Amino acid sequence: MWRRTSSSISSLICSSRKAFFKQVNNQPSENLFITFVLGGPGSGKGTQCGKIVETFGYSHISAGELLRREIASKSADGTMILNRIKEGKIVPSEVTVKLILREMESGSNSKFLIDGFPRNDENRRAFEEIVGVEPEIVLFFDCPDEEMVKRVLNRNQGRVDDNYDTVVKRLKVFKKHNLPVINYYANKGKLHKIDAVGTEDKIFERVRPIFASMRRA
Ligand SMILES: Nc1ncnc2c1ncn2[C@@H]1O[C@H](COP(=O)(O)OP(=O)(O)O)[C@@H](O)[C@H]1O
Ligand SMILES: O=c1ccn([C@@H]2O[C@H](COP(=O)(O)OP(=O)(O)O)[C@@H](O)[C@H]2O)c(=O)[nH]1
Ligand SMILES: [Mg+2]
Repeated sequence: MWRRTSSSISSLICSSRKAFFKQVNNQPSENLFITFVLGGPGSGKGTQCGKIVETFGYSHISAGELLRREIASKSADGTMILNRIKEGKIVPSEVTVKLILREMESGSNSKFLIDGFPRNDENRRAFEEIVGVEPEIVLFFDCPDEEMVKRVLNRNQGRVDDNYDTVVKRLKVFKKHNLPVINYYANKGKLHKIDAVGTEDKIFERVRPIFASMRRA
């Protein structure tokens, strides 16, 4: 899979990496400060990102939101993305990384919260190869399945994947593909596992010290 997609990723690198490596928003790429925000569907990633943005001045990039925007814009990849999302499957790395890169380059911030990405090991490797940096912090919102299902089914945002059948598939994909990425960062000493059960404010009190103690966070 990685071999097959690597040629399209290479062309992406050629077109954007040079410029990106030199500067992101007029900052050398070593000044980038990236946090990945991971957790199962409905674990509260988006909600906590909102609070981190308010308190610590990050730019929030939700990979799922970028993909949904791409569907809404009726782009060439839109139908493929929609079908993947309906099935709870992971969209190919070159599509998602391209959208994330574009979003990173569009603003003036160098501190990014990347929410819901990387979803699998191939996503992780593609990001590292193209952007050329690793995250400083990886958050993992740890939430029991029943609680995640309940939250997703009550979310009420009109999402095509917020139904029982799709959420069961998403939980399987999360365990099979995303947990290994989480373990990868745990082994690198970058993972902060957060108990995601409790009120939103209570959970943020668990998140806050992680950023408060970081020099550049
Ligand atoms: N701590 C919490 N307790 C109960 N419900 C929550 C909590 N945090 C978020 N929610 C709700 O659960 C749903 C999923 O949250 P969201 O932030 O979208 O999760 P994710 O981005 O991980 O899928 C939303 O409707 C949100 O309002
Ligand atoms: O990097 C990503 C992020 C999301 N998705 C797709 O988009 C869906 C919704 O993702 P999102 O992060 O918005 O869902 P959440 O976990 O917040 O409920 C996922 O199930 C995947 O199908 C993907 O393929 N790659
Ligand atoms: Mg979300």
